[in-house]
Amino acid sequence: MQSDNEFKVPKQVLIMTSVEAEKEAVLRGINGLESFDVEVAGVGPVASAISTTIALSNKGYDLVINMGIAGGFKEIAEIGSIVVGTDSIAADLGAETAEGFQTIEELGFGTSLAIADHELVTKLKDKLKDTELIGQAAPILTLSTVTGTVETAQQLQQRYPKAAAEAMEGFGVAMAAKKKGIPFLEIRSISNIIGPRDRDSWKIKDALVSLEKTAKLVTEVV
Ligand SMILES: O=C(O)c1cccc(C(=O)CC[C@H]2O[C@@H](n3cnc4c(=O)[nH]cnc43)[C@H](O)[C@@H]2O)c1
Repeated sequence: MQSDNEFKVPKQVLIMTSVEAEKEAVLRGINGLESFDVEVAGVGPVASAISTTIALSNKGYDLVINMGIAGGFKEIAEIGSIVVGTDSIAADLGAETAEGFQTIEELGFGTSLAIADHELVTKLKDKLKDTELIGQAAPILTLSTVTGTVETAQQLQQRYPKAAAEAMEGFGVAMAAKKKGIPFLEIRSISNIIGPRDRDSWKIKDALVSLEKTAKLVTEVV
């Protein structure tokens, strides 16, 4: 007798990365699984939203994932660790005022919050516990500008105390997925600590190794 699993149709999954090196790491992790497509979206929320929208108009998918490297908040997300996004937040979508930053919600023009598929977040977080990888589930900020000072990092932490990481694409990918009614997930591997810009200190290779290992785990949980 055959079990239910043998008849299970695999989910079609679209993974968007921002650059080619991230795509290559993810491809190594998924190891040729045909139900996964991996595409380069480009850097930033606009490029990622456009690229994801085009990819979703060309083929049907059950799940969209944004994967790549990211900055981690000091003492919250260490280099080489993994952050599974509970939410992707457009942290610079709003208005600067004399009283401080006003979110797009406070301005009454929309939302800066994209909620991830929480069942998958939990499954992946639990799966990470069985590995040598350090992982956590937390909100991930999406910014068009990489934070480059202690002051900006502290301001972001004050506004989003639960956030663990910042990157540049998650919210854009999420908005494209939402428009199509497809579940979304953002997964980030930490390459640098958010703060004063020192590009030479970014541990990109380490982060890409963690990203590859996490991509393999993704194939086991979706
Ligand atoms: O130079 C390389 O070999 C290389 C390999 C992989 C990725 C890169 C990138 O520069 C990716 C840019 C991408 O990374 C995200 N990111 C990483 N750290 C931060 C940060 O501190 N703040 C915001 N974003 C960050 C971001 O999503 C970029 O799109 C290079």
